[in-house]
Amino acid sequence: MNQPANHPVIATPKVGVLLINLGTPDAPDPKSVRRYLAEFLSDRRVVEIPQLLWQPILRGVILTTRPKKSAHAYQQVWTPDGSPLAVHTRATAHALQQAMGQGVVVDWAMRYGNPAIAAKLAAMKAQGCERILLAPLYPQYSAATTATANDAAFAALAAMRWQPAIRTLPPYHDDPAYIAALKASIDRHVAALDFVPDALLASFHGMPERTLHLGDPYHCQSVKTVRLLREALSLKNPPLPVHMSFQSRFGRAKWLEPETEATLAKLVKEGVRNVAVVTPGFAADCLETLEEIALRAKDVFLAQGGEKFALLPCLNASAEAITLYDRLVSRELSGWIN
Ligand SMILES: C=CC1=C(C)c2cc3[nH]c(cc4nc(cc5[nH]c(cc1n2)c(C)c5CCC(=O)O)C(CCC(=O)O)=C4C)c(C)c3C=C
Ligand SMILES: [Fe+2]
Ligand SMILES: [Fe+2]
Repeated sequence: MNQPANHPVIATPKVGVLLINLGTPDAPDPKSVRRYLAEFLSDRRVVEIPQLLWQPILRGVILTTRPKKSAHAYQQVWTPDGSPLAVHTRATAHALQQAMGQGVVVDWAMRYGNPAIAAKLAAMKAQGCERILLAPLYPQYSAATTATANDAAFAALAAMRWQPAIRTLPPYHDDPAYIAALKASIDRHVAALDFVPDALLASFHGMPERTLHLGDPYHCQSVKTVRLLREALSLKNPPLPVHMSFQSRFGRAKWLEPETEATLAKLVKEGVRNVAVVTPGFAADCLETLEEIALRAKDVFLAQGGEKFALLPCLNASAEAITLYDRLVSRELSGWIN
């Protein structure tokens, strides 16, 4: 740093970057899954039904039946190092730390379960981070994901006498660096398949349709991501048709459409035999991609008469992902780091 001779040398405050993902159970057993679901589904940002009505349904029905079923699903994707969502998010934080160097402290946390946001913010503060960038790893903004992650961080800050300065990462659904990372990752993984897909399906986590009418930008941002991705992939000759759908329906309300499994069945009817599915809204592979898509949606596609099915990996901790996050994070740290 260039300082005039008569100017006191002021040490640059340490800067922290906290990558935040959704959260996952500590273990793939019904008790751990119940604890996780109780926290997740009690979040008013996730289930927007008055708590007086919702809690009896949650405690009386959902938490007595779903944990066993979900634990079985988690067991099918669990790795020796833990839940895929945690494994990939941790690897992403480590790789980003390597890429950004020691001038920045990079760590990771989960909105539900462990490692908790409050504990990680306290640890960063204890390490001397006076400035922290909260980076919820959701390309498309939703109140149920981005906002609640930031809420949890601000709730933790509310208990601190001496707070660090805070910035938050905006959604990056239409950022050219995100679209370029998706395109590079898709090209790489499609080239490695043992078949040529007739179509690509971009499947996003669903949301109650009501949230769209209430002004949540998630649907529109997802649609824009697909449009930009389609344009980026259209340079291929012949271009790969890109379709879009929403998965992971929950509860009885109307959710965003078209639904993923129904879309796969429709694609078969329209003559698609070989399909590749991407999940651009998920930063990391998890239950929703590895079990719901790679196992269950695949079965639906094959049962309908489809022949070849592949789920392409999420960006995870790939080189494309780290280039992307380095770019996004460095931009938000402007003025905080040199
Ligand atoms: C009302 C219920 C739910 C809303 C709204 C919702 C939104 C939403 N979720 C993600 C990302 C993930 N969800 C995951 C799991 C998951 N989601 C719900 C319900 C809602 N999600 C449940 C009940 C579960 C748990 C699994 C199950 O029992 O089916 C995950 C994976 C977690 C893991 O451990 O691997 C992710 C990631 C987004 C992006 C989103 C809104 C945009
Ligand atoms: Fe979800
Ligand atoms: Fe699911």
